Amino acid sequence: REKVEMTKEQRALMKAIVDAYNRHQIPQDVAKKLLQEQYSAEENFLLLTEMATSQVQVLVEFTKNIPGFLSLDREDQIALLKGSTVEAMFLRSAQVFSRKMPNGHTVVLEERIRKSGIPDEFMTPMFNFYKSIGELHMVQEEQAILTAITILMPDRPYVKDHQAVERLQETMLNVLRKLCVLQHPQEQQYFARLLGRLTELRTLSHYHAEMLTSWKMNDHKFTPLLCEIWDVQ
Ligand SMILES: Cc1cccc(C)c1Nc1c(-c2c(F)cccc2F)nc2cccc(C)n12
Repeated sequence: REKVEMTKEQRALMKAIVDAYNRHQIPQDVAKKLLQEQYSAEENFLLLTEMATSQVQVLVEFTKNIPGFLSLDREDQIALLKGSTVEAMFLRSAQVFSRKMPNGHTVVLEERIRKSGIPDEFMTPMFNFYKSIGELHMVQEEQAILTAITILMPDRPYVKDHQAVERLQETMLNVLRKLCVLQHPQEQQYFARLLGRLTELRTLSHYHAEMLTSWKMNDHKFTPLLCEIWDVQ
């Protein structure tokens, strides 16, 4: 098989994305709070709302640092952010969940999330997704580029300049394809498996929309940022 090499540009692009991905980390104090004290379901939910809000802020900052994103049409930038936030959040929290925390912590965080009044029919698919991401053992470069690919999805609702987004996403896909061959030489289909996760993300985002509605019905409060990004009244 021919030797797979990254071009200078591809290495520079990858570095820019990984730096942005690592630069904007979720404040650990919120996650820590969730791990420490004993909380009621109500307080747990408030903490998760705080965590979700900071995750959205972190994602907006990361997105702005994706090379080429800010030169897209302004309204398309908004359409991409609104359309991809839930999926990018699932990816990031799956990675935080399976990598960042020592094992004991993950169990405690899982406990807290299960006890925050979130419907079971949402819990199961969410934790299955976390597990399936964990099993991939992605390197951080793969995580960062896969998140960028999720954000640069040309077929999000209300995107006008399809082509411009497609060109950016294609550049990322080419980098990810080479990266997978270099990082997982034994697994021929590793790249395909990664992209398969993006399909699972779409299903999760439908669950998430239903969950938002049911929380709204039970009069749960959200922050202004979450209301804006997900058009919650
Ligand atoms: C921070 C967190 C971690 C794990 C599970 C959950 C339910 C949350 N919290 C929320 C999520 C969310 C997310 F932040 C990441 C992944 C999947 C998600 F459902 N979305 C929302 C939207 C409104 C309010 C909250 C509390 N919320």
